[in-house]
Amino acid sequence: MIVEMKNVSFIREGRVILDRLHWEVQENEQWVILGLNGSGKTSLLNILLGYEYPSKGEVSVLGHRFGKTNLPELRKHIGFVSNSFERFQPTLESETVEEVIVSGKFASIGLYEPVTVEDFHQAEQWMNVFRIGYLKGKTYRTLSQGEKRKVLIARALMAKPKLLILDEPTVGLDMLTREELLALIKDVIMKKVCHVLYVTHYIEEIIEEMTHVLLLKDGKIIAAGQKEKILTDDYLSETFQIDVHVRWEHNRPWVSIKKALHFSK
Ligand SMILES: Nc1ncnc2c1ncn2[C@@H]1O[C@H](COP(=O)(O)OP(=O)(O)OP(=O)(O)O)[C@@H](O)[C@H]1O
Repeated sequence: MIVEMKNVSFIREGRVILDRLHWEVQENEQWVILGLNGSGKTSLLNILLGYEYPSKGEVSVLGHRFGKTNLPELRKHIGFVSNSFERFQPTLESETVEEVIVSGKFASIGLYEPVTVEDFHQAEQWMNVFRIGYLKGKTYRTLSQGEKRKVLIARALMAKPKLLILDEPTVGLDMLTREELLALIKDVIMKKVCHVLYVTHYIEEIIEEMTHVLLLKDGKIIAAGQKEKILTDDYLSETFQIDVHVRWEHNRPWVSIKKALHFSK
C-alpha cells in the first residue's frame, strides 16, 4: 500500500486542522487531492512527508509505519515538488540546469557522495524526456517558471523515488506549458516511473491516468474514491462552497460556476 491513514487528526494551537481522516492509496491508484485554501492539503502532505506528526491516529507511507520507521530513510523514497521550491539557496540558483537536476540524487545518496558521469548521463536523459535538452548549460536562475518546474520534477526523479508528490505544480504556468507538464506527468504514470500524488486547485488537470480523488474541506474528507463517483456537482459544490457543474470532455473533467457571486455595495 502506498498510503494508509487511520483516524488521523492534526491539532495545532487548539485548532483541529485535520479531523479523523481515513484514507488508503493502493499501488494501482493515482490520487488527486482537491480542497479550498486552508482546507488542510499542505498539512496532510506534511504528515505524509514526516515533517509534521499527527496528534492522533496512524500513518503508513510505502509500507512504513510512522513512529516505527526511520523518517530520513523513508523520505529518500519520496520525491516532493512544490511551486514554493522554485528558489534554492543562492549556490544552487547559479548552478547549471544539469547540475541542479543531478543534485536531486543527493536525496538518496547524501550530500557528500561524489557525482558520477553516469549521473550526468541520467540527468541528460531526463532533460530529453522532459524536452528541455535546449537548457543544457543554462544557469537555473535565468529559467522561466515553466522551465524551472520541469527541472524540479526531473531533479526529484533523479533520486528514483517510489512516490512523487506534486503540490500545485502548474501554478503560474500558461496553458501550453501546463499541458506540457501534464503530458510529462502522464508519461511518468504510464511508464510506472513512480507513484504520483497530485494536489491542485484546478480539476481540469485531472488527466485520464489519475484515477482517484480526495475532497478536503475544513480538515474533513467530504468524499474519496474513484474520480467518476467523486467529481459530482454536489460533492464539488460542497467542497468549493460555490455551486458548480462538472462536465467531461476528452476524459477530463471541467467545472463551471452555476451562479456568479455578487457582493452588494
Ligand atoms: N502548525 C500550524 N499551527 C497552526 N495552524 C496551522 C499549522 N499548520 C496549518 N495551520 C492552519 O491550518 C489550516 C490549513 O492549512 P493548510 O496549509 O494545510 O491548508 P491548504 O489546504 O494547504 O491551503 P492552500 O491551498 O492555501 O495551500 C490553515 O488555516 C492554517 O493556518
